Amino acid sequence: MQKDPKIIVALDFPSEEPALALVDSLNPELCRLKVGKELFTRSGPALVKALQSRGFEVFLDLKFHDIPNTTSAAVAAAADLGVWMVNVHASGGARMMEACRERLESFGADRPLLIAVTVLTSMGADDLRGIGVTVSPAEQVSRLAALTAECGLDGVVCSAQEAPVLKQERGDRFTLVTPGIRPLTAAKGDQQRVMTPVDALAAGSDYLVIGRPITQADDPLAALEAIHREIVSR
Ligand SMILES: O=c1ccn([C@@H]2O[C@H](COP(=O)(O)O)[C@@H](O)[C@H]2O)c(=O)[nH]1
Repeated sequence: MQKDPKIIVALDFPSEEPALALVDSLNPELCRLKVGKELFTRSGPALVKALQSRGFEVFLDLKFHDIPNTTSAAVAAAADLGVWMVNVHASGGARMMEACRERLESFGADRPLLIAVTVLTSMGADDLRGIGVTVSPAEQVSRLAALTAECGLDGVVCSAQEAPVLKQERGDRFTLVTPGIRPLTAAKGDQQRVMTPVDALAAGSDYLVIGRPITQADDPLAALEAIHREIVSR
């Protein structure tokens, strides 16, 4: 198996059947899988287990955002599921993030990576102003990444556009997980802060979260392989 596949395919499906039909055409050597709110709410832990039994590592993308007691219990439940990565919202604050990190310590080396969402890649400056944040998305991402690092988490979800600055500010060991990845010909859809796969890796992204450009392609495996070829030959 490729040691550390860079592509994480976002399984945004309404039920287990189409998700597993797609997954059965994919190759765990080329990608990990992300289970988000829609699919987990429909199909739950059994679906995560089904993906793991097929050889895939799973990023449980439930973006927990709650009081410290509730959120830390939720990340522990994710760790019990054996997922590779789990996340919370950095805007839940330092006490919440610290509680999550501390709660995962008991899982030792088997604990999932714990990362924090900074500013959603669907948001631009206008959206931030709408929620009372008057700095640019890049500034807000840097601010929340600094807080995340202080709390001892493994990294953040951000857009690849912020990756060069974050690598400079936080160093190589701070993991950057970047959705909003769009091959040149792909539709942006609801994403605002986007970058191509090759440019994102060059900018410093550690993992590329890619949903619709693969899952909605006529031939998802061909789409995944094409992106994989592009990034390994860069
Ligand atoms: O800031 C964020 C955080 C999470 N996501 C998730 O990533 C995928 C992206 O899917 P695409 O189809 O490639 O747009 C999706 O599951 C989001 O929930 C994000 O886009 N931005």
